[in-house]
Amino acid sequence: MTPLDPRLYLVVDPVHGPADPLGVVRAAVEGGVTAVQVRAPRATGLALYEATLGVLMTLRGRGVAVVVDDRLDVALAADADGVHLGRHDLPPVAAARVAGPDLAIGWSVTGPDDLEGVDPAVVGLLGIGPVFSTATKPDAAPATGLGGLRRLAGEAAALGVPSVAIGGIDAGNAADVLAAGVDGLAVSSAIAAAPDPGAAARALRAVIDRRVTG
Ligand SMILES: Cc1ncc(COP(=O)(O)OP(=O)(O)O)c(N)n1
Ligand SMILES: Cc1ncsc1CCOP(=O)(O)O
Ligand SMILES: [Mg+2]
Repeated sequence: MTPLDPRLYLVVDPVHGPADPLGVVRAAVEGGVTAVQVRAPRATGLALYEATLGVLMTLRGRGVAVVVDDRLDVALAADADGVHLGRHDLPPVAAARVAGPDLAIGWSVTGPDDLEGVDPAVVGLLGIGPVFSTATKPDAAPATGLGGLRRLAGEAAALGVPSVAIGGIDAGNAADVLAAGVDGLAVSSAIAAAPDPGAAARALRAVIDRRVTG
């Protein structure tokens, strides 16, 4: 299993997203993306499985973890590195019972209720958001804004679980989002729908690295 480095986490829909999804994934990783989530909410299980295999093959040997959104069965069948779960999916404890300790488990946080009962021994990453409104997830909860993100990131840190912010993040707001106290940025359209996904990833990564190096 490749460990999940949360600094710049690309969320991509290889089934109904960009015309050349594997090209986007390759360019984004060359630009500095550190983890990739395969999220295809309208896809069949078969399409999601095949898309995940494609992303895993594309990234083999590059040290970039591949996570499947929602579907534990697909993550396990494809031998992915992780699964990302939300309140409509299997609860993390149930998923861990099936998956064992090696699969990274992510959990969505839209407000303080979603942090109740989070077990740091089970959940390895919290996805907090949406921070801003986004067309990528029409059924998303109301945006947290930067103030809400700051409070939730503080609670995540107190639990000892790393967190990423998600929803409407781009290179223009990335510094403010990071300043709220998250460990990384989860980004979809600002990379996957950019005319040059590699350049978009590089611009985001520059903001992230500037924070790390001061
Ligand atoms: C990193 C990350 N954070 C949050 C989400 C949202 O997950 P969820 O609430 O289950 O919604 P869907 O993505 O399944 O529509 C995510 N996918 N990734
Ligand atoms: C999957 C998800 N969960 C909360 S917001 C969101 C969509 C993020 O996409 P974008 O980066 O295009 O706003
Ligand atoms: Mg989900």
